[in-house]
Parts: sequence; structure tokens; C-alpha cells
Amino acid sequence: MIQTNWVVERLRQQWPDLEIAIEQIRTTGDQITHVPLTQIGGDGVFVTEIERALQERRIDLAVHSLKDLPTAQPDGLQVIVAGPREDVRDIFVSNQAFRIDNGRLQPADAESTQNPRIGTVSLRRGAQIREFYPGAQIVPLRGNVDTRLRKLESGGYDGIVVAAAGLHRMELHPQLAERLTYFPIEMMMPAPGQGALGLEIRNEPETQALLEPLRDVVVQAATSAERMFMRRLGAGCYLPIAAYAEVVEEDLVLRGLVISTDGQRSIRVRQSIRWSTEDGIARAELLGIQLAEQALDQGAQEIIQGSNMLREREQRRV
Ligand SMILES: NCc1[nH]cc(CCC(=O)O)c1CC(=O)O
Repeated sequence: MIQTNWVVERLRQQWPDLEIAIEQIRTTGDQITHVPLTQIGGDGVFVTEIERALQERRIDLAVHSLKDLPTAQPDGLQVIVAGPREDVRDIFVSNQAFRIDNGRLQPADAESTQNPRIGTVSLRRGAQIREFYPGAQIVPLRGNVDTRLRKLESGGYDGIVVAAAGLHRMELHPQLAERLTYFPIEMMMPAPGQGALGLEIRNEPETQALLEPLRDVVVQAATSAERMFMRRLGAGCYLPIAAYAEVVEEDLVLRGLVISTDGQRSIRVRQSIRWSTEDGIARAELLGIQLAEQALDQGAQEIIQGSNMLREREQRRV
């Protein structure tokens, strides 16, 4: 709703005469909170019902966190990426006593810093934590940001990992300031699209023209590169894959990570192209594909296969 209100505000500024009504859609994914996402249909669970509403013309625009959108849209729908992009980093929120410093929980003399309990259901986050902190125990933790924070208060975790974007949008970071550690991007690579808004519409020129002023070509190019990297690797939210692209001086620089769920094996890749707005999005997508192929050349398939096997085992446990 916060994201939607923001988009509505921007649209009103742009088109004062436009009539806008907000339609709140609760998806199956929002309501099932006690089962791993992999068991209720994977990464589409939050969006298929919303996309159906678009296709059936019950709504004309859907506002998504881009990172929750599958990397390919159904026929007849397209995504316009709005900027500016929120902080792309992940944050460690500790319970009262701990901070992460140089990749280690502090104070180092506390007993639980050997094997801290860290809450997340994200394979991407879990794998990266295990890589830089082999003693950490990854403890499942699902729900919206506020639910997860509440569960942190109830004990059982030394800390949890959330997206900075979520905390910032909800303006929860000031009151939590003393308990937050912002992970450097190299230490905790973000999910493709993290921090960006995806505006999904039908392929209709009139709606596209209304949304066009909200499009941020740089953010759309960067996130397209990230999303194509993930798509070329055959990935959804059940694969520990991370990517981050940004324009640095004249270049669009894309970094990618494929990591085994146990954090034991990882492949880090990086490529860049000259940035120009002309064909910028199409060229960024190619960059994503090329970087994925570089990762495949370095053996990414083996890591991905291992992760798929784990997921299938989990699904059979239902
Ligand atoms: N995983 C769910 C989700 N989808 C988008 C955000 C935050 C906003 C964003 O990243 O754009 C979050 C919360 C989180 O990952 O902690």
C-alpha cells in the first residue's frame, strides 16, 4: 500500500484530471504464512492473481516490488520500472545485544556468537550468511516485514535479515537504528530487482503513455540486466542467485552471484558495457544473458542442479 500510494501520488501530479481508485488484492501467497513458498507454487504465488485481474480488466495497473515479479510476464502484459530505486542493500536487524562487525557478530565473547540463530527463509540470504559465517544457524522466518520484526522481538533469533527498501518505505529504520547493520553489497548481494518498483500494465498504448513519465530508464536497464541474469540461469526465488547492476561513470556494471545453499561453493562474475539510453534496456538484457553464460562456463549449472534437488526433496515432504 505504501508503494501504491506513492505511485498514485506521482500519477496525480503528472495527470491531475486522471481518476484513480485503489483496488487491494490479497493473494494466496499473502495468506499462507506457515508453509515454505516452494511448497505453494513458487515465485508466482504473489502475482498470478493480480495478473489475472489485469488480464480481465478489473484493474489497469498493478504495483509490485520488482523483486517479487517473475522474470517473464504473461503474453499481453509488460512492466515499466519506476525510479528512484530505494536502497538495494539487505540489513541485519539484531535482537538487543548484537551487531555484525567485519562479518562477525559482536560482542565476540558472548556464547551465542559462535552459532548465532539468524532468521530468514531466503535461500539467497541464507547461503551468503553461511558463506561468511560458517557457524551461523539459519532459522526459518516468514511473513511481511512487520511480522518478521515482531517474531524477532519474541526471541528465538539473534537477528534477522530484511531488505533496507522495506524498512525505509515503512520508515521503521529510525526507531531501530541502534540494532541495524547495513550489509555491504559485496558481502550480501541483493536479489534481482531489489528496491525497485515494477508497474505492470496491459500492452496498451494509452496506459503506457500515462505511465511513461514514471519510467526510470537507468533503473529499468539495471534491473533488466539483473533479471535476465537470473532468467538465463533458469532461476526463480528458490535459487540462491543474486545480481546487482549500476551505472558507474560511463558504464553499466553488472555483478552476479550463484551460490550453493550451504554456502560452500560460489561463483562471482562481473561484466560491463558502455551505458547509453539509446537501446539501453535491450543492451542491458543482453549483458544479463552474457553474464549468465559466463557463470555457466565457470560451472554454475552444477550449483543450480544441487539446489533444484534440495527443492524437490522439500516439496516431497509436504
Ligand atoms: N521478500 C519479500 C519482499 N519483497 C520486497 C521487499 C522489500 C522491498 C524491495 O526489496 O523492493 C521484501 C521484504 C524483504 O525482502 O525483506
